[in-house]
Order: sequence, then C-alpha cells, then structure tokens
Amino acid sequence: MILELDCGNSFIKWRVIHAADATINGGGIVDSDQALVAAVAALSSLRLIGCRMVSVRSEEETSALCALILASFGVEVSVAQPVKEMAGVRNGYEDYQRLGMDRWLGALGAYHLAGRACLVIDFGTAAKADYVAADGEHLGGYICPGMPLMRSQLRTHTRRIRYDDASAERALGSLAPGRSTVEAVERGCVLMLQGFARTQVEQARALWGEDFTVFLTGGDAPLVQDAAPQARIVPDLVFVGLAMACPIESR
Ligand SMILES: Nc1ncnc2c1ncn2[C@@H]1O[C@H](COP(=O)(O)OP(=O)(O)O)[C@@H](O)[C@H]1O
Ligand SMILES: CC(C)(COP(=O)(O)O)[C@@H](O)C(=O)NCCC(=O)O
Ligand SMILES: [K+]
Repeated sequence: MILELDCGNSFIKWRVIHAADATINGGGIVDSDQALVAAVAALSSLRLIGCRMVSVRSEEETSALCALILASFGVEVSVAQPVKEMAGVRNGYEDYQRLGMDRWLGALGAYHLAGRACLVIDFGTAAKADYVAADGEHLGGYICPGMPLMRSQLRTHTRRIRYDDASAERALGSLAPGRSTVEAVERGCVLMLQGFARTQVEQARALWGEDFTVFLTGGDAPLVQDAAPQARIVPDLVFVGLAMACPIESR
C-alpha cells in the first residue's frame, strides 16, 4: 500500500492505495499532522511500502511531516519536486520552481486524463486556474483568494461581520440575495468564485474554441459546479499528477 498526501494551506488530504492496482483503501481530510497519523494508523491491515507527498507548505513544516511519517510508519516520503517538463507538459513559469506544486501536479494530471487542451480550476484556500495547451505547453494561470480567505478577510477587517460556521453552512442552501449578514457574505463569496470560473472558461474558449476540457478540483469545487456545467469534477486530480511525479515500485 502507498500513502498519498496533498498538504494544502488549510488541510491535508490523504489516501491509501494498493500498490498493484491503485484501488483505494481509505482516505480523508485532516487539519493537523497528528490527526493524519491517527487517521492512517486507524486503517485496518495497513501495510505501507511507501509514501508520496505534495506540499505547498514551508520546507520546515514539510520535513517535519516527513520525519513524523517515517517515525510512525517506517516509510521514507517521496516529495514531489519542481521540474521544467514532465509527461509531455512544459512548465510555463519564467522560474519553474515558483509554480505551486499543487498547480503543477493538477496540470499534469489533467493533461494526462484529457490528452488535449485543458483548463484546471482548483478551489482551495486560494482559487487557482491553470491553462495547458493541446501540445502540452503550460501557459500559466491565475491565483486569487478562495472561499476561506475571502470569508476570513471580511471577518477580520470589518467590525460588524461576525457569524459561526453552522450558520455559514445553512446560508448556502440558496444563492438568493442575502437577508442576513451571514447569507450576504457567504452567497456573495460563492458568486465571486462562480464569476472567476465563468471568466476562465470564457478565456479558454477564446484561446481554444470548443476543443478543451475543464477540470474542477479542490475542497470548494462543488460550490462552483453550476457555473461550469461542462467541467469534470475530479477531487483527486492532484493525486493523479502526484502518482506520475513520484512513482513507487511495488514489490
Ligand atoms: N470534508 C471537508 N473537510 C474540510 N473542508 C472541506 C470539506 N469539504 C469541503 N471543504 C472546504 O474546502 C476548502 C479547502 O479546500 P482544500 O482544497 O482542502 O484547500 P487547501 O488545499 O488549500 O488546504 C475549505 O473552504 C473547506 O471548507
Ligand atoms: C497558490 C497556492 C498558495 C495555493 O495553495 P492552496 O490553495 O492549494 O493551499 C500554492 O499553489 C502556492 O503556494 N503557489 C506558489 C505561488 C505560485 O504558484 O505562483
Ligand atoms: K491544494
């Protein structure tokens, strides 16, 4: 079995797959290193032969987690590293090392799955869009605040926007004009994300006509689904790219 980890700025997404056929044994989303170890250790008949990781966290946090995985499960962690080119995709950044590894792996995974031009939109802590042309050229992309950041900026920089998580969740039952602060903020931010998605799709259309595939991923992708009905929702897109970047021999 292989442990796969996607360490974002807010959460760690994890799953355990069988090395031979990549079928999924377990997985989840946790908010700390300790919670990760507890969740993975709770899997019955766990037999890890390796671990691969993508992280957009600091070097220190990333190596601390690698050390914890080694100490807890006895496996070395293979951490995905920036490259200029892989699997037919060429990194489009002026400095390829600066492109977020989650974005790069999402682009790799998308191009692998689609085999043609693709637009990847990832709604995590930040919202990201990346463009890969039909010939594999990564054209670059966009980054803006995602749902968690928009929400917390409004809460932190205003005096009268205050509400709890439970009412936030209830407010998203509809996108009608809000009749309370929580509805106004939560629905307003979702509309911002939807506007972002629509604009990206428009731009892809201007570039490529109808010959492209749209991928939606990240924890908040479901909030945006209606704005991009043609999109493929692929929650594990980064893991697709991660398996390509960090192959682990099964034995
Ligand atoms: N099961 C879930 N657990 C935690 N957060 C979730 C879940 N489903 C959706 N989310 C939302 O997903 C967002 C985080 O997305 P994610 O892709 O994990 O971000 P990051 O990679 O930046 O850590 C948050 O706004 C969070 O509320
Ligand atoms: C843009 C990001 C902060 C997104 O992080 P996430 O929302 O996945 O937690 C991450 O991809 C990153 O740190 N990128 C480096 C900067 C860049 O891609 O230009
Ligand atoms: K991410």
